[in-house]
Amino acid sequence: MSRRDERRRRIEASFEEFRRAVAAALGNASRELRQLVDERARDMFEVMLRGEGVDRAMADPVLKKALQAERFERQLARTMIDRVEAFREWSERGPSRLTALVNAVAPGAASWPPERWLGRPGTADGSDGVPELWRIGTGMVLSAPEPQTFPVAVPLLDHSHLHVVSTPDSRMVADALVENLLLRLVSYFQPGLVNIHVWDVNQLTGSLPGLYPLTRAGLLTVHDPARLHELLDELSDHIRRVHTGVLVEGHQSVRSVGGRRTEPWRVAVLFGNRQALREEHQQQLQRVARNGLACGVQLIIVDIPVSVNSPIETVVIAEDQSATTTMTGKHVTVALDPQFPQTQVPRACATIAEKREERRTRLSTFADLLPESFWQDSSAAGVVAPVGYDEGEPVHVGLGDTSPHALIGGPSGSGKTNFLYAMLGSLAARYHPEELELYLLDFKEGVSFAQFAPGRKDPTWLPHARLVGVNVNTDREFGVALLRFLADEMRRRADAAKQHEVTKLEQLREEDPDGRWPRIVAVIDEFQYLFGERDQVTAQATQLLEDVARRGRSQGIHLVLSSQDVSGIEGFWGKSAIFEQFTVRIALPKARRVLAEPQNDAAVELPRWHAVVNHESGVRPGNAIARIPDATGRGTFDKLQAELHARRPADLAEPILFDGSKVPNLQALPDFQALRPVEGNPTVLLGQVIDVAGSAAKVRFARTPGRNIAVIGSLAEDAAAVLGGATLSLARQHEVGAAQFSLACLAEDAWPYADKLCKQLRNAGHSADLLGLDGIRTLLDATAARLTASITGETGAPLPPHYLVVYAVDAAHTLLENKNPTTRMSGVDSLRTVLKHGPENRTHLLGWWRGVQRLKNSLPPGVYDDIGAWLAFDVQGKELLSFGPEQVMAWSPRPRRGLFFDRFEHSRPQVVIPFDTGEES
Ligand SMILES: Nc1ncnc2c1ncn2[C@@H]1O[C@H](COP(=O)(O)OP(=O)(O)OP(=O)(O)O)[C@@H](O)[C@H]1O
Repeated sequence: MSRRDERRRRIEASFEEFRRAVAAALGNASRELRQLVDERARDMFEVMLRGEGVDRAMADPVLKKALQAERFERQLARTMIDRVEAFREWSERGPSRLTALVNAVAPGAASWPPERWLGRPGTADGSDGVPELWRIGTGMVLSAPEPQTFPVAVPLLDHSHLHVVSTPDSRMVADALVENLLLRLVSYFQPGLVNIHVWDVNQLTGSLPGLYPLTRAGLLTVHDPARLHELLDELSDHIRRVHTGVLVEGHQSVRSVGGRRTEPWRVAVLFGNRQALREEHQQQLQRVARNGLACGVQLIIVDIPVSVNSPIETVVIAEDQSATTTMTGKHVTVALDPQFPQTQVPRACATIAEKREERRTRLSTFADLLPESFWQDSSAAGVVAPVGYDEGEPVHVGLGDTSPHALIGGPSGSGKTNFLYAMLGSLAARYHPEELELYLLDFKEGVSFAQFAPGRKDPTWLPHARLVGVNVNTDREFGVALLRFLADEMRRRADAAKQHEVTKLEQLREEDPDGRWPRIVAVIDEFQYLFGERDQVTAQATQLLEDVARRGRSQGIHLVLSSQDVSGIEGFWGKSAIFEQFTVRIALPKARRVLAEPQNDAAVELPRWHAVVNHESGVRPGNAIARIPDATGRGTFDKLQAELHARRPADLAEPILFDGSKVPNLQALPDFQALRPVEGNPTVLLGQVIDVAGSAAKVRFARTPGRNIAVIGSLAEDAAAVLGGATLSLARQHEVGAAQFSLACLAEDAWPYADKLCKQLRNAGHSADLLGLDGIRTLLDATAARLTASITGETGAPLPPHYLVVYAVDAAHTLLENKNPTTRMSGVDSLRTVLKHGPENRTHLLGWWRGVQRLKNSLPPGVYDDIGAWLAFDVQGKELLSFGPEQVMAWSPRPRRGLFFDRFEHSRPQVVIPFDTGEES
């Protein structure tokens, strides 16, 4: 073999080797590649399954072959298991939970199938709440391993607007959806509480034909396609009115105004054609959407592109009529409920319309103002009650933190008293006496508030009444007493609130749930009397009224003032600080100046038995006109009072009755009954002061100089009532025989009184003498001598209590002026000695003088200190200046009333009513 051949062979062999090596390498690579491709295909398949959703993938024709391929089996199985796992929680509980939820928040017509309610008008008035959801169809999660159904419902009234988007093919379904929803709404509530407005860009009539019978009763209004702005204006006006009207109460929306709904919802349905609205309409619509929900305005917008900045639920209906909603999300396919049976819909609407008409035309009575069950409402945030009706719908009056006080006006006979009865009855039926207390003061001549207190003919009384004042027109002080009581109560509440670190009654009640913090409504009928004169009473009343009007609101103290007299209100106008607080204005027919005149003259045209109820200080947009039912006739308020009286808590005390025409009976007076024999200083009761508690005017007979009592006036009857009351009250504080009563009557006309008193004392076992003119000198001289002996220490033992009760002291003056020839002392000297030194020695004189000058004659010239307490009747104030502070100047005498001043106790004098000292009747 040549070397060449040899070389060539070796080369060829090397190449062969190389080829083998390359072939081997290539073979490996392609095997790996195949494996890689396989793996990648399986991964890709799994990604597709999981990405698209196993349910969709299985329905996808492109994937059909792959799904059957053996090599993808594992991926398919794994994905299926994972899906079941992922849906387990939902499958087991989701649909049933949703069903339960809808059942709970969407009762009755809100979600039940139509056969259970369609055709029967609703009765709900909002007091039991408003359904949170309203059913539209059935939902299903198609991607779930075992699809189950559940109800789908959308939020509406007060919660959310609704936007429906359809295609030309599915518009019919959208119409059916809207009709069904509207039927649910109008059938759920009592007719009149939901008013529907329809606007359709395309047609004047035609949309929602089944609902047309509602138009008869004004429950459905169809708007002109060319006049969308009118509808939007109407809604905007309404929103404004509700804002200033209902919402001033401090509530965030009409829905939160406690209890039943007073404002109907307005549901505006706008049908479009998928084109945008004109810019100005769009903007107006956005405003209505933004502010409407809180004011009861609900929008249902169909096929109008909108973007609104407020809660809105969207339902999109696809070509195939399946729907999705924003509430349930894109994975839930909604089969909308079929349209309700078209034969029944118009009939159901006709029934609702009839019912509504029936309500509207029914002549509502006092009984209709009352709730189904009494005393259910809480007064924490305020009190509100219907007082009358506007077209069958109740009109309410509310008193709360933001509408604190009410002013009622109307000429005589216009029905103010009747209005007050309607209002008080309606309130008293709703609030428990623990929630509401009434203080009722009537300055009218006559006794229109006497009904509230127990009387002889009718022993029942209004459980809420804590104080009833009648016949007070001459006792204006009683108005001041009431205002002072309210001011004190206001301060007590403010202090309690401060302790709990809160400012308002509502918060105080939260902080102190066991405390008793009722709202107080104080009614003053014909309040102008209170400001009738330019005197001390008016000044005090003004100051107190201002105080209570300004600060009472947050402490739950509300004033209701009524007046027939323009001048009363005129006087008030000047005091804007007071007047501004009276934001609630009630004007009866022909009332002047109660409303914000001249712009608001609604009271001029008002028919009989109607009232303008205005919570906005009387400005025109706040007017609500109400027909007021008869509340004073037989079987109205009296019947309610009897029922409430029967339910009153067992421990509730009767109201205090202040009747200016009645003479208070001494024996019946709690202050008198409470008197017992005492060791120390006795208390003298002189009469009843004009205060809320009906307490007695008292003088304490301490053993200090000046503790004598003078009664000044010309009438024996007045004087005798005071001396009688005083003496009998003293007698009650001494054990029998422990005190001496020396009565002297020096004027004939007083004799029967003195005689009667003497007998009363003796009957009670006391030792009492009655002398005439002939015995007075001896009595005074002897008493003076005894006192002198005691002062000079001639007699050791202290003197026993001795009371000299002298009628017409001045009648003895001439007689007393005679001097004793031996001692050169006169009877007047003895009298002065008794007055001067008696009290320290438990000897007190209670005397009646028939004039101021006559009293002065009995005293040392210019020194009147020995009369420390006095009660004057028919004496002009200026005459009394030497005996009291300058306020006595304001006193002008009036029958059966005395002015009382105790130098030791008082800074200003008090008006006192003398007692009837006879047996308790
Ligand atoms: N809404 C009403 N329905 C039927 N009768 C009414 C109504 N309101 C008042 N009346 C009757 O009209 C009369 C006068 O009413 P009321 O006493 O309430 O008026 P007033 O304004 O208080 O008058 P005054 O100030 O003179 O007492 C009463 O006999 C009353 O029964």
